[in-house]
Formats: sequence, C-alpha cells, structure tokens
Amino acid sequence: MRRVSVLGATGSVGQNTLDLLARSPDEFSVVALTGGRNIVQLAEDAIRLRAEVAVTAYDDMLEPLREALGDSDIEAQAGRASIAEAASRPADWVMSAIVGAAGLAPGLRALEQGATLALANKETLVCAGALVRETAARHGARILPVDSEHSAVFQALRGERIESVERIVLTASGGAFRDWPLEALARATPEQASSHPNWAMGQRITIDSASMFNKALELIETREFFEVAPERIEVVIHPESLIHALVGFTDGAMMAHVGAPDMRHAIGYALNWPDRRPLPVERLDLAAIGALTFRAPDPARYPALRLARDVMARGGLSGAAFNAAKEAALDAFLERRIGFTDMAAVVEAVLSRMEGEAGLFDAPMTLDNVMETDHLARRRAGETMAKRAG
Ligand SMILES: NC(=O)C1=CN([C@@H]2O[C@H](COP(=O)(O)OP(=O)(O)OC[C@H]3O[C@@H](n4cnc5c(N)ncnc54)[C@H](OP(=O)(O)O)[C@@H]3O)[C@@H](O)[C@H]2O)C=CC1
Ligand SMILES: CC(=O)[C@@H](O)[C@H](O)COP(=O)(O)O
Ligand SMILES: [Mn+2]
Repeated sequence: MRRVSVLGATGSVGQNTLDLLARSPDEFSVVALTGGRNIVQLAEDAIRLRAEVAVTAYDDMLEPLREALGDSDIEAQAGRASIAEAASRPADWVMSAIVGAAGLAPGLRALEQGATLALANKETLVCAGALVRETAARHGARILPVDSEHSAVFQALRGERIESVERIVLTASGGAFRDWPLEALARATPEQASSHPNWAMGQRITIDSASMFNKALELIETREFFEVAPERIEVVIHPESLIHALVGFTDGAMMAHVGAPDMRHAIGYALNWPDRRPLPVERLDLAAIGALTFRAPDPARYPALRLARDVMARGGLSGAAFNAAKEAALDAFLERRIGFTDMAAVVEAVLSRMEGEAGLFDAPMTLDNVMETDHLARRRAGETMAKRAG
C-alpha cells in the first residue's frame, strides 16, 4: 500500500485527486487530508477514505470538524502549524493542492520527509523555486508537476535531454474575456471573470486565467521547474485547451501533449509515474474536433505576461512579491474594491516600489525571508490601492 496525503483535499484539484484514489482503495492508504472551511466535505472524505487525520486550516473550525467526524477514530486538527505537521507525516506521495502562497510551507515539509510531492500549487515554485529545489535535493525527494502545462512538458521531455530543448510553448485558453472589446475589461465583474471557457477549477485560478496572471505564474513556474532560460519559454493562445503545452527541440521537431481538459490526466500521471495506467478521462475524437487553433496573446489585453518576464529577469525574492501582490489585488477585486484591469496596475506598482527598497529582493531565499517578502508585498498592495482610491 502506498501512503498518500492530500493537502487542499476539499478543492478542485483535491477532489479530482480523491476521485482517483477512491477508485483504487487497495493500493492507497490515506494519511492526511487537509482543507479550509469546507468541513462537511473534509469529514465526509476522511471517513470515506479512512484517513488517519483530517486538518482544517482554521482554528475556529476545529469543533465543527470534530462534530462532523462523529464517532470515527479519525484525528481532527486545526491551524496552519497542524497542516504543516500533517504534511510531514511519513507518506510516499503528497498532493500539494492548497491555493496560494499558503501552500509553500506544507509543501516544503512534505519534501523534508522525503515524500514525492505532486505539485499543483504553482505558487510554491513562483515564490521560492531555488529553496524548493534545494530542499528536494537535500532530502532525496522528488517533485512531479501537476499543473496541466507542466505535466505536458514533463511528459514531452521523457527520454529527452534538456540540452536538446530549443523552446517550451505554454498554451493559454485566453480566459473568460478573450473575445471582449478591450475597453470593456475595466468593467468586468468577479462573476463574469469566474467562468472559464474550458476548465472547471477553483474561483481564484479561474479569475487568474481571465487576467492571464495564471499564465504569468506558469511562465515563472516553467523557468523554475525545468530551469530553462526565460527567452525559451513562450505563450500562445489556444482557445480549445486541448493541447496543454509543446516542446520544440534543436532539430526543429515539436512534441505536443494533447488531451481533454480534465485534471485527472495530470494528477493520474503524477500518481502512477513512472508507469501509465488507465484513467477515467475522455478519449478525444479528433475528426469530431476538426481543428485546433492558435493566436498570439495581445500584450495590451494581458499585461501580466510582461510582468512575469520582468520577474524572471529580476529573480531572487521578486517572485514572492509578485505572487503576494497578485493575491492581494485578487482579494480586492473579489471584494469589488478595485476593477479587473486595476489588478495588473497594482502588482506593477508594488514590484516597482519594492525594487527601490534596498536589497530586498536579493536577501537569501529562506522560508522566513520569502514569507516576510510576501507579507510586505501584501501591505504595499494595500497602500497602493488606498492611494489609488483616494
Ligand atoms: N483547479 C485546477 O484545475 C488547477 C489548479 N492548480 C493550482 O492548484 C492549486 C489549487 O487550486 P484549486 O483546486 O483550483 O483551488 P480551490 O480553491 O478549489 O481549493 C483550494 C484548497 O485549499 C484550501 N485552502 C484555501 N485556503 C487555505 C489556506 N489558507 N490554508 C490551507 N488550505 C487552504 C481550500 O479549503 P476549503 O475549500 O475547504 O476552504 C481547498 O481545499 C492552486 O495553486 C492552483 O493554482 C493548477 C492547475 C489546475
Ligand atoms: C488546468 C490548468 O492547468 C490551468 O492552469 C489551466 O491551464 C488554466 O487555463 P488557462 O490557459 O486559461 O490559464
Ligand atoms: Mn495550468
């Protein structure tokens, strides 16, 4: 039996992961499931999958969690430290599917205990790529990509040398507003931004798809995961979301990963790696699909891509600031304190202000420094938004 834990079990990636685990009950023994406020789901899944421990991120949710677990013998815990403790319980495979920078510390704890980390939480590599790689190397742990584009690249690279790679092309759906008139974007609402053309995902990543902050994070994630130069990583709009990424090699060949927009592809690949096993996903009927289309992203519509390139050029702790400013701007957009197009403007202003704060981005990449940068960027984003409002 392989021991597995799922961090962010109640979310979109978490639920897809549990779906696969539940189909092979004799192969997996579930150690820890973690969640946030969705206590009913967390308890139900913990009981159904016979988890050892269920953890909510929030202290005030401990009693409701205990109640929901009823007379089962599953341990109930709460709080950030308990999530990290759950991640460090011995396991062979840990899914990192908490949303946001909150996923970084638990992911590091899983690596420290030598587990294979199936990484959906892209913020982990954006905030602290070098630290994460170094932690994995020091503890003999492996990281397998789960973000669909990175799983696609990983699969296309199988058996290839990284020196043979000329370019990596990430596909982007273009998000909810791909075909909107540019001038309408400023008035876009959270509800309108929360609908993805092809994927069913959590609300935050769905809105990030509309602004292309998702692809911006993925550019940095690609750089950090595969350690290729930023100028070798491209983004192309592919409205059908059937090709998830392409790798171009030095001989001019390109390998594309094609599949239905279903995260169980990438999760299943990471779960079964290095084998391939049957997965309950749609088999594509190419003749029925007919055509796959591509177009270049418009820099005026998607300023987040330019900001990601600035961050890749800057390096150091700028990724942590970029992500935190984006998270703060997204919170403000969701609360209708700023408009859709203000998000990129806020992130740009925060990066530029923090760049001027001597040596900040060049501090050593420790978890403490990453979290300090994260907190400062959120504060700077708040100040920037207050100034813009006043
Ligand atoms: N959804 C997708 O298909 C894809 C997602 N990803 C990445 O995977 C990650 C998860 O995305 P997704 O599943 O969509 O997100 P969801 O919002 O659907 O789920 C997030 C999970 O994290 C929990 N959570 C929220 N805040 C905290 C916190 N502060 N501390 C601990 N746990 C917390 C939630 O708990 P609760 O809901 O109980 O409050 C939930 O279990 C993100 O990094 C995303 O970018 C990457 C590729 C595809
Ligand atoms: C499923 C997945 O990996 C998401 O990151 C997805 O790619 C989002 O779609 P966009 O291409 O719209 O950002
Ligand atoms: Mn993705």
